[in-house]
Amino acid sequence: MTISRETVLEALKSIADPVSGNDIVSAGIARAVTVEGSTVRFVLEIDPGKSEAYGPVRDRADAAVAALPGVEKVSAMLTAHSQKAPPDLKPKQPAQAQQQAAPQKVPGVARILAVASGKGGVGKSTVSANIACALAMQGRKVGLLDADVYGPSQPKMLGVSGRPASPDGKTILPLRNHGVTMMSMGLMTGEDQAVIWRGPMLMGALQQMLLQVQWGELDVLIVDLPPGTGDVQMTLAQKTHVDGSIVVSTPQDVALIDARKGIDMFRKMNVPVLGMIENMSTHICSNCGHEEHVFGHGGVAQEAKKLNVPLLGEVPLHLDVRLAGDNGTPIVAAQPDSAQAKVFLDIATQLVDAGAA
Ligand SMILES: Nc1ncnc2c1ncn2[C@@H]1O[C@H](COP(=O)(O)OP(=O)(O)OP(=O)(O)O)[C@@H](O)[C@H]1O
Repeated sequence: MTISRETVLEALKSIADPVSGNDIVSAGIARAVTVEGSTVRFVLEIDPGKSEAYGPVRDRADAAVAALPGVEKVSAMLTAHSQKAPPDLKPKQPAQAQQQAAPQKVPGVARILAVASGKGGVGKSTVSANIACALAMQGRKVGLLDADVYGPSQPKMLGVSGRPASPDGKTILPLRNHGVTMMSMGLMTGEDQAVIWRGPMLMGALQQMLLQVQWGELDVLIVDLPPGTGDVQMTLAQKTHVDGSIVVSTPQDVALIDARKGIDMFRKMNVPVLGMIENMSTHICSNCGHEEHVFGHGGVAQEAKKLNVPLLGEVPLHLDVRLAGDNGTPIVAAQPDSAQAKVFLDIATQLVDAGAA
C-alpha cells in the first residue's frame, strides 16, 4: 500500500501545537516529512528551551502517523530550530523556497570536522581513524562518525563490532574504543551487507546519526565522508554547521583532480578547508627501510600551494599502517613512536593549535 505525504500531513494536522494553539503543520513545527515504502520520517523543529513540553507532542504525532494504514515504522525527531520563526510546510514561492534553514549545531558537539577525498581508496578512513585516535591521545574528547555508507570501514579500523543499543528506541548509544566515541552505518547494517542508498535515505540516515546518537560532550566530531562530491557531502554541509574540512589525496594526478573538486565543493558551501593530507606518500620498505615513491611524491604539496590551502602532512605508504588498520588498532595507538604515527600525531597537534579540534 502506498502512503502519500499528504496523508501523513493530514494526520499530523490533527495534533495541536501547545505553544501557538495551531496544529503542528500550520505552526511550521512538523517538517521534512519523507515517506520511504512503509517508513515515515519527520522532524518537529522546536525552541530548544521547550523540549520537555514537546515530548508528548512528538509521541502523539508518532502515534497518529503509526495508526495510518500501511505505515510500519515512524521516525519522529525533535530538533532545535535556529531561527525565531521556522519555515512551514506550506507551498512556497520559488524565491522563498530557496531560503534554506541555517545549518544546525549538533547538541554537545563543539566542532565538526569533515574528512573527505575526491577519489575512493586514497586512505581517507585510515587518516580519519588515526587523527581521531591521535586527538584522543592528546586528551581531546573525540567522536568519529563513519558516514561512508558505500564502504563503512571504521568498525574494523577501530576494532568495534556488534549492533549499537537503543534502550529507548529513539536514541542510539555509540561505541567506544581507543578513547574515540564512534558510530558507523556499518554497525547498523552488518559488515558484509551490501547497501544501496538513495538520496533521501542517505539524508535521513546521516541526520539520524548526527542527531539521534548520544555523542555526549565532544570537543570535536570527525565525519569520515564517502569519496566524491555527492549527496552525503552536500547534506552534511547544508544541514549541519561544519567547522572545517580536510581533503586527503594520494600524489597521483588522477586523485589530485578529484581532490580539487572536493575543495571547490567545500568552498562553495562555505566550509573552511583546513588543509590537505598526502597519503601513500613515500613508500618505506618494512624490511630494509628503503624509500620509494610509488605514487610519486610532493604532488599534494604542489596542489595545496596552488589552491592556497595548508599541507597538513605527508603520510608514508607503509605495510604497518595497513596491518594496524586491519587489526583494529590504528598505527598511532599500535606504534605511537613510529615515523608513520608521528605524522598523524603532528597533524592532530596542528588541528588543536589552530582551534579546529
Ligand atoms: N599510508 C598507508 N600505508 C599503507 N596502507 C594504507 C595507507 N593508507 C591506507 N592504506 C590502506 O589502503 C586501503 C584503503 O584505505 P582506506 O580504506 O583508508 O581508504 P578510503 O579512502 O577510506 O577508501 P574508500 O573510499 O573505499 O572508503 C586500506 O586497506 C588501508 O589499510
